Amino acid sequence: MPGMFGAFNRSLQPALKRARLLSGLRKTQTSWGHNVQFRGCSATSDTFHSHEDSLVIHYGGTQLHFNYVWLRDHCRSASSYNSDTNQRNLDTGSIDLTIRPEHTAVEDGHLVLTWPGGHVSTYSLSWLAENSYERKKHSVLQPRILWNSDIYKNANIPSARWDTFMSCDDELKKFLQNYLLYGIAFVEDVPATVEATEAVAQRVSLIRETTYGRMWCFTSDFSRGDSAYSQLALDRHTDTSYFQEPCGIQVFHCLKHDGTGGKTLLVDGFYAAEKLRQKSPENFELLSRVPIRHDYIENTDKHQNHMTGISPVLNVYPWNNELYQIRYNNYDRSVINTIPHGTVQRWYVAHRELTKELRRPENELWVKLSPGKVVFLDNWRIMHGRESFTGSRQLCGCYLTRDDVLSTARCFGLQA
Ligand SMILES: C[N+](C)(C)CCCC[C@H](N)C(=O)O
Ligand SMILES: O=C(O)CCC(=O)C(=O)O
Ligand SMILES: [Fe+2]
Repeated sequence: MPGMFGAFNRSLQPALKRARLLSGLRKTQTSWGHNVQFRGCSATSDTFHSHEDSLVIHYGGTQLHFNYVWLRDHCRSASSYNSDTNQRNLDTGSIDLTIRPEHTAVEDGHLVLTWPGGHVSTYSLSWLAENSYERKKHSVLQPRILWNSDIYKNANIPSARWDTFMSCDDELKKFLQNYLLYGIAFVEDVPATVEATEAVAQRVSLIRETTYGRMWCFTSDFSRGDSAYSQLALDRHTDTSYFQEPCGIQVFHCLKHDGTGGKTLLVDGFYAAEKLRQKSPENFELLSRVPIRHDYIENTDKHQNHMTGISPVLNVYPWNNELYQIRYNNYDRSVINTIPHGTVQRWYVAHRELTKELRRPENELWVKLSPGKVVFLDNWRIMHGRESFTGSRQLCGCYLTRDDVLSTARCFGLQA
């Protein structure tokens, strides 16, 4: 313990001055330096150290830092937190930003803090570790298996079957697990109707109504001002890139096709983007930093729309660099005027590198969607496209709200 306080004193001399300035009350070290006590068998003198505004806990071979305001804010006592509703009772705005515990102890695997005024907060060390920045920054929010066509085919992922999918929760859980890992999942033997497709979709989540409708069923009739409503081939893309929040999931069911072509192309955008990150981190970084714009402008007799979404092509969580969303739609990408002139050339180079990865033939998974086979795809990760076609082809489906799909998955205990 003396060693610990030695370190404590040395590192805190300047801090002490600051603390005195912040709070007129803290005149001497003893009046604000707090009591430290260890009880219970696992605690040793190097279990934790007190720093200026945080406590450093040594746990499972790592140092975990916990800011004092954070600790007060995350108190799980009944007056601070309602564990029935999982909501905070405490008014964070009323916490003294210079708060320090008056007493700190580690007892039987728990950190026990006594705050000025007598309030006691208890946290299990495992809870603290689980919720620490140090742990989180090394772990992904959503584990995924990135794929090219061989990887996906060799994985032999079974499709769910309509009957069991609709009635058995375990089947739904397996389906969601596959969906989370691969970003695509199939249900087969679905009756070739809009109603059955709607039922399959609703088994997973809420349907997200958009300007295209709730359930849509479309053919090549140019009923909307968009190339999807034609017989043209469509290169790989994400949909609704022009939304502030692009639709999370897309569901497709081909109800009928008398003609040739029309196969569906699926590409794992994250596989391509991670290849880019490995080969050329600066290009990956640029695409994840520079915002660009997508627009949907429709001006027909029946439909008037102007939707805009501004965001980088690649989106990563800032704390762990995990990729969580890709927006890639060369049809709907609009005028680039958000990039300073000195960066435009580099942006096109980076975009080209990503495009090369996305276009590698080995990354393309081609499937013929025939009546009965419903595909769910993660529109934040998986790109889709189609071959041109002849004849009459009817595709129905819908978008799902991402939050509700992920919520269903988490309620099954899946990590998402
Ligand atoms: C036909 N369906 C409703 C599925 C999609 C229409 C959206 C097409 C648009 N270009 C986009 O990529 O967002
Ligand atoms: O026709 C298809 O297979 C897909 C068209 C498309 O990209 C879409 O509807 O979003
Ligand atoms: Fe599309």
